[in-house]
Amino acid sequence: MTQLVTAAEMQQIDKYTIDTIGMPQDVLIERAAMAVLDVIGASRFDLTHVLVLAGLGNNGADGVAIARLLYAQGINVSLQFVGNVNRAKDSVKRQLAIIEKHGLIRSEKSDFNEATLIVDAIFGVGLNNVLPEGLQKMIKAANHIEKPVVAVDIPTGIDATTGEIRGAALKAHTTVSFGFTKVGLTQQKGSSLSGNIIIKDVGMLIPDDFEFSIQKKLPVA
Ligand SMILES: NC(=O)C1=CN([C@@H]2O[C@H](COP(=O)(O)OP(=O)(O)OC[C@H]3O[C@@H](n4cnc5c(N)ncnc54)[C@H](OP(=O)(O)O)[C@@H]3O)[C@@H](O)[C@H]2O)[C@H](O)CC1
Ligand SMILES: [K+]
Repeated sequence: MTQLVTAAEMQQIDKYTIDTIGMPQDVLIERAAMAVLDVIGASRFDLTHVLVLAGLGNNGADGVAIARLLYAQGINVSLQFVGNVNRAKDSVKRQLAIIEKHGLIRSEKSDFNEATLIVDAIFGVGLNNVLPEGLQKMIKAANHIEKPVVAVDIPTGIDATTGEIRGAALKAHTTVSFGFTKVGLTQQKGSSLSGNIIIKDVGMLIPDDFEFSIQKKLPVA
């Protein structure tokens, strides 16, 4: 059975694992990236040209690590940031410094049409507002050409708690979600846009006295 959590509960669990248990954030990012590689490797996606779209938070940091792991396997991967990289979180900048040493250069602008698979690492549980107009337009264009998308943790644009669409949302073929099933993936549009949901353990721990607000559990597929 898989436990359902809200965005706030997932963020509390993240914080507890890092601050109290002492699990380094970069280890969680690496394990999340490896989990996505596992799923991609076990699937039948055409990996001729993988386009990784990365945001400025930890979801984006996962995306940069995913791009690095794909690149290290000799896969033709493009990494494109959505937003001003100078405003990215430190976790993203650490990953960027590592990929530069690997020789993987960020793309300024990528053509969706060239990609055979899109990895969506723009926003995850931290989405807390409607998406910027420009990103909404980009997402609608990407949905229109129906390229296969693997969503990292949550499809960008889906509210992790309510499942509502925040302006626009990237339709995923597969969603690889970390630790627990975000309840937004099972509600409203969240469930129809997430595609095949795969929950992967990345080493999150919960406090003994942690009380989940949602008692209902989902049968594991
Ligand atoms: N749970 C796990 O096991 C792991 C989770 N990880 C990954 O981390 C993300 C959550 O990362 P976080 O940095 O909290 O948030 P996001 O990356 O989803 O969002 C980035 C920041 O963007 C800002 N934001 C939110 N909404 C908007 C918006 N509509 N427009 C513009 N900007 C927005 C927000 O920053 P603020 O300063 O505004 O709060 C977000 O922080 C999780 O989903 C996982 O992928 C770990 O990396 C691995 C383990
Ligand atoms: K995402």
